[in-house]
Amino acid sequence: MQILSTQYIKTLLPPRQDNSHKLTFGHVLNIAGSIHYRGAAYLSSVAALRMGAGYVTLASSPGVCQSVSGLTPNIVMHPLLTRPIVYAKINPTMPESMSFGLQSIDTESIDVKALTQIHTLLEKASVITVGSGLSIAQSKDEYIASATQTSNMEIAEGNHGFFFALLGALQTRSQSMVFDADALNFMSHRLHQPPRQSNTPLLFPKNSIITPHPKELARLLNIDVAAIQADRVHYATKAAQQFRAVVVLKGHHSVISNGDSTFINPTGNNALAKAGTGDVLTGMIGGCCAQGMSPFNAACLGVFLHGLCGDLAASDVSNYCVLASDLIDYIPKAIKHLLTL
Ligand SMILES: NC(=O)C1=CN([C@@H]2O[C@H](COP(=O)(O)OP(=O)(O)OC[C@H]3O[C@@H](n4cnc5c(N)ncnc54)[C@H](O)[C@@H]3O)[C@@H](O)[C@H]2O)[C@@H](O)CC1
Ligand SMILES: Nc1ncnc2c1ncn2[C@@H]1O[C@H](COP(=O)(O)OP(=O)(O)O)[C@@H](O)[C@H]1O
Repeated sequence: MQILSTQYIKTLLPPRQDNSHKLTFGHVLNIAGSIHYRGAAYLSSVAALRMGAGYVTLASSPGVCQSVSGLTPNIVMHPLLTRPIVYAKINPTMPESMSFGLQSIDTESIDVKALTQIHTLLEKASVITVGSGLSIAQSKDEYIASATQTSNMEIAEGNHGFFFALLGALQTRSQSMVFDADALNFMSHRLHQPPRQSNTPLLFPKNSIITPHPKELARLLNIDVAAIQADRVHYATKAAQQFRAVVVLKGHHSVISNGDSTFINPTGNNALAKAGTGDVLTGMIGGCCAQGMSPFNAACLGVFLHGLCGDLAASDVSNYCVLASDLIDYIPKAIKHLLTL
C-alpha cells in the first residue's frame, strides 16, 4: 500500500497531441439522473468534459435531458423511453385491494425497451459511466410496489429493470466502465436480497471501476459500515478481488485498489462532504478513461485531482462554502497546478 504522490500523479496526465479532434480524446456515454436527481446527471457529465474528454452524451429520461440542456450547451442529449410508476407502501397485513398507501409518482423511470435505443452508443463510446442519480427507488429500505400492477404485484425499484438489461448488454463490451451510486445499490440489492432471480454470477464487466462510499461498499459486501471504516485498505482490496474491478473506496483519504496494488489518496478535505461531489468524481474518472487511461490509472488520477479541486476551492472560499458544482470550475486550476510543478 502506498500514498499517491504528486510526482507520480503528474506522470499519469494523458498527453494532448496537436494533430487531434474531439474523438481523439474520447466519447463518454453517461447513463445517469432521474426525476429526483437531475443534478447528478449534470455534475457527472460536465465534470467528464472538464477533465478533458472530447465528447459526452447523456442518456437519460427526457425530463433529465431537458433540465441538463437548460443548464449547459456542452452535453449531447439522448432521451430514453420511459414508463410511469406509481410508488406505494405495501401493508402486508391488509387485503391487497386496501394495502397501498400512495407515496409518489415517478414519470421518468427508464423503460427496459430503452436498451434498444443505446445499442449503437454502447459500441461507439470509449467509456460508459453508469449510476449517478439513476434512482433505485423512493426509499431503499422499504418494499415498494408498482400500483399499476396490483393484480400481479411486482417489486419496482426505480430503474432496476433497465439497469439489469444494460448490465447484461455491457458484459460483452471491452470499454472501461465506471459504476457509481445507484448502480452499486442495484447490484447490492440483487446480490443480497432473497430470492436471487438467477443462478448466474452477478459480475461487473471487465475493465470496470466501482466508486462506492463506505455505506455503498457495506451494502455490496453485506457487512457493517463500521467494519469497513476500521480497515478501509483491507476491504477495498477484498472488494477489488471479489468483484474483479478497480475499487475507489471514497471518504477521507480515499483508497484505490485493483486487488494487487493499493493506493491511498492524500488530497481532499471536509469541504468535499457535500451532496453531489461523488457525481463529479464519477465524471472526472470517466473523463480520464475517455482519454485512453487504464481503469486503475484513471481512478488514481481522477481521485487525486478531485481532492485537489476540493483543497484549492476550500483555500479560496473556506471549507464551509464549496459546492459540488464549484469543483468542476476548479478542475482547470488543479490540472494547471500539476502541470506547473
Ligand atoms: N444533485 C443531485 O442530483 C444529487 C444526487 N445524488 C444521487 O443521489 C443518490 C443517492 O445517494 P445518497 O448518497 O444520497 O444516498 P445513499 O443512500 O447511498 O447514502 C446515504 C447513506 O449513506 C451513508 N453514507 C454516505 N456517505 C458515507 C460515508 N462516507 N461514510 C459512512 N456512511 C456514509 C449516509 O449516512 C446515509 O445513511 C445517488 O444516485 C447519487 O448519485 C447525490 O449525489 C446528491 C446530489
Ligand atoms: N471528509 C472528507 N474528506 C475528504 N474527502 C471527502 C470527505 N467527505 C467526502 N469526501 C469525498 O467527497 C465525495 C463524496 O461522494 P459521495 O459520498 O458519493 O457523495 P454524493 O453521493 O453526494 O455525490 C467522495 O469523493 C469522497 O471521497
